[in-house]
Formats: sequence, C-alpha cells, structure tokens
Amino acid sequence: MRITVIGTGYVGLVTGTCLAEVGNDVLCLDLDASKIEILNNGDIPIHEPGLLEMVRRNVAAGRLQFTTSIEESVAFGIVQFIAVGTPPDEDGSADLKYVTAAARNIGRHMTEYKVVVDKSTVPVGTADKVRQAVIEELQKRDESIPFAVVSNPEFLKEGDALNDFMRPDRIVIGAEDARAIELMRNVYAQFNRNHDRIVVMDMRSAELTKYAANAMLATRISFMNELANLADKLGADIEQVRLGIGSDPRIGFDFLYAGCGYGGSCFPKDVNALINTARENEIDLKVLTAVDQANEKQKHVLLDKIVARFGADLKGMNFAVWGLAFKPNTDDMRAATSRVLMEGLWARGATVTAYDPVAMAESKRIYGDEPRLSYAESSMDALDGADALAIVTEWKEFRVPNFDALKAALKTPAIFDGRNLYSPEFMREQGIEYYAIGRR
Ligand SMILES: NC(=O)C1=CN([C@@H]2O[C@H](COP(=O)(O)OP(=O)(O)OC[C@H]3O[C@@H](n4cnc5c(N)ncnc54)[C@H](O)[C@@H]3O)[C@@H](O)[C@H]2O)C=CC1
Ligand SMILES: O=C(O)[C@H]1O[C@H](OP(=O)(O)OP(=O)(O)OC[C@H]2O[C@@H](n3ccc(=O)[nH]c3=O)[C@H](O)[C@@H]2O)[C@H](O)[C@@H](O)[C@@H]1O
Repeated sequence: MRITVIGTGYVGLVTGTCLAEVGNDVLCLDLDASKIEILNNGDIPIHEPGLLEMVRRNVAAGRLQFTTSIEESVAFGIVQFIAVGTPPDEDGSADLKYVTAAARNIGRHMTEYKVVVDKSTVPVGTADKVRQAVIEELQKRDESIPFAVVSNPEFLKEGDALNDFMRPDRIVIGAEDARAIELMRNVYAQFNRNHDRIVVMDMRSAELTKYAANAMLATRISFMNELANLADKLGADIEQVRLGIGSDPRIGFDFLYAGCGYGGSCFPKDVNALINTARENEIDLKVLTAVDQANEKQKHVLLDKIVARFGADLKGMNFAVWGLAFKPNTDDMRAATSRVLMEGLWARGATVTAYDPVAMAESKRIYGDEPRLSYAESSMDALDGADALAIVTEWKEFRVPNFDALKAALKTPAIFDGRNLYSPEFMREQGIEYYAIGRR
C-alpha cells in the first residue's frame, strides 16, 4: 500500500519506517527542511536504537522516501498519517495548530479518496476538527471528494520504539467508516498475525484511550514516588515494597519504579492536557492533578537531598551529573529532570559537569554556552574534582562503575541517585554516602 506519514519526529519516523519494513511504500513529509536533508543524506535526526539501520535498509529497497513537498505527499498515499507535535499551550492544553495545518494541507491538495489518520496525541473531539479543516479546504476549491478520518493513537516508548511498533500490545482504531476500517486493518495486518490486537472503537473513545493510558502510567509512578518519600522517613525500602505489591497480578511489576520524577514529551504534557479537557467540561480530575503536582515536586528531590547534605548555599561547588536525557536510550531532553536539577544547582551557586552517552548535543542546543555547565568525555571524567555525583538517568553504562576510582575522584564520596541503581548495603560497604529514592 502507498502510505504518507506527515512529520518525521519520534513517532512519524518510526511509523513510516516500520510500515516500510513490512512492505509498504512510504513517503514521509516534514516541513523542517533540515530534518529531510539529514534523512536524504542517509542519517536520522534523532537517537533511537536500531532505527538508522532500518531506515537505510528501507531507503535502499526503495520503499521509504522523504520529502518537503506537500503536494507530492498528499498525492502519494491513500492513507495519510498525521504524526506532528501537539505541544502544550500556555494553559497546558494541547496546541493543535500543527495537526490542523497538516489536515488543511491534505484538503487543499487531495484529488481522490483519502483516509486521514491522526496518530498524534490529541484531545477528544480533534477528529471532528480534522474533518472540518479538510472540508473547509475542499469547499474553498469547490470540491466534494470523499475522505475518512481515523483516530489511531500511538503507544510506543522512546528508546524501545521499534519493538513497541513492530510488536504492539494493541492497535487502537477509532473510526466509523467501513472502508477506512478495512484499509486500516490492511495497514496493520503484518503487525497483527499472532492474535488479533486491533481494537476498533469510536473516535472519541480512541482519543480518550491514549490519554487514559499515559495518565494511568503516570499515576503509578507518582504513587510510588510519594510512597518512596514516605519510606525514606520510615526507614522502609521502596524496592522491597515494589516486589511485594508487584507480585499481585492485579498490580504487576512494571512502571512501579520510584525515581526523580517522570519526564519526556508525553506524560507531563498529556496529564495536563487531560486535566484541561476535564476542566473545560467542568470536571475536576483530582487524582491526576495530584499526580502532576507530586511529579513537579519529585523533580526537586535530588536537589533537596543535596541541600540537606551540603546546605542551601552551594556557591563554589561542582556537581557531576550522570544522565541528561529523560530516560535511557534516547537523546530527548523534553521535560527531563536533569534540567530541573541543573537549573536548581545553578540557582544556588553551583556548577555542573555533565555526562550523557547521547544527549550532550541536545543539551548544548538547549543551553548554548552556559558558563555553569561543562561536559565530560566519559562518566568517570565527569567526576574529576567534583564535590559529589547526582544520577538522573539509568543508562546501562552507569550500573557498574569503578567505585574505587569514583571515591578517589569525588571530593566527598557521595552519590545522589535519582534512579536507585545501586544496593544501599553495597554502598555502605564501599564507604560511599548513598542518597537514593526510598531505599534503606
Ligand atoms: N515521542 C513519543 O514517544 C510519542 C509521541 N506521541 C505523540 O505523537 C505526536 C508526535 O510526537 P513526536 O514524534 O515526539 O514529535 P516531534 O516533535 O519529534 O516531531 C514532530 C514533527 O512534525 C513536523 N511537523 C510539524 N508540522 C508539520 C506539518 N504541517 N507537516 C509536516 N511536518 C510537520 C515537525 O517538523 C517535527 O519534525 C505528539 O502528539 C506526541 O504526543 C505518541 C506516542 C509516543
Ligand atoms: O505517549 C507517549 O509519548 C509515550 O509515553 C510513554 O513513553 P516515554 O515517555 O517514551 O517513556 P517511558 O518509558 O514511559 O518513561 C517516561 C518517564 O517515566 C519515568 N519512569 C518510568 C517507569 C517507572 O517505573 N518509573 C519512572 O520514573 C521514566 O524515567 C521517564 O522519565 C509511554 O510509556 C508510551 O506508552 C507512550 O506512547
């Protein structure tokens, strides 16, 4: 099938590439010419494990192409996936300007039946707005070409995106048009072979399903983070508690890791967007409001522990920070806890030496030549002359450092671990002060 994907970000590029991988002909459109140039030069603009190889393989096979031409992209696919950003507006609601612009471009240029598929995370009711945008553009041209709108939210995780896309738990299709549903079943047939994972529902329910999934996962994390803070006071160990409750299949072990707050482009934004949608409908989502507040607070937990240890005035001190990305295996720093920590340290007069295996280029883009931030070539280099170490992201390479070298390099042998990487008991044996999240 010929498929167009609009937007070559984390979702669009993965979607387009995976759809090509199973044999479709895919054209990806982005209006950011620099991204298309990178892609046309055989590289990719983001860090996602395995993606570069898959892109190259499918480009070489002639199944995957990239363009900045709206006309070309609209003409190409019978199915048009919209996978553009829906960043938060000033009030926290989702900004739909990119989604509606993409829809208008389709309406402006289409000459035959199209299925317009919204893959971006959008508030309930957006499918109607997408339909309206296409209709308005058709009317301007005095055309009445048939088309369908489908809501097909994406559930992939950055860092594991190819696996999530190729082996989905479920494929949610919100649609009311029989021909569109049939086409969508065909699009996903190759990802649906072992057992039927396709859940067809109405569009509003599909849109809400996406927010419900992210909100539930965020709730689990904030719940555990609050319990971890309590465990700190009570002398209990949150990791033992996780094992104790996760063994109940109604709870499960996943997404129960306490830490220094959830970040990324989605949980914080989607929780707030859902709160906003509810507010517009005169519903006060008390649980989710608390989830968000608890997370904002949790992003300060490392700084609070540093201040409790070294005092409020950190002037002249230097902290090594391991991990800048909001999670491992990505270069994404959107809403990353590292930013809250570093900015908090700077505000108290300290400087930072940071190391991240892939996100340092992104950090340089965000912070430019910030004088209070320097970068190290390796995790161990970051420790040289630092007062103490803070760990924000659980990259694999941080799991078994040389603790003797670490102790020798730090002025105070203290680790503030936002991801609970080490055993507190082992740290005590090593003579390292260890401040983790809810561990004993
Ligand atoms: N990042 C993630 O892990 C996930 C994101 N989502 C959702 O998917 C959507 C996209 O997210 P990301 O891929 O992270 O965004 P992104 O910001 O990485 O990429 C969006 C891309 O769309 C392009 N774009 C904007 N307007 C355009 C237009 N009219 N025509 C063509 N290209 C256009 C931008 O230049 C950019 O390259 C969001 O709604 C997000 O909430 C859903 C699941 C996972
Ligand atoms: O809508 C989205 O964009 C995506 O959002 C999340 O994916 P992602 O943000 O890429 O990454 P996660 O692995 O979910 O991690 C999010 C944040 O939660 C934190 N986290 C995760 C799990 C956990 O147990 N504890 C915890 O603090 C991570 O450190 C990270 O900062 C969801 O997991 C995806 O299903 C969804 O498609």
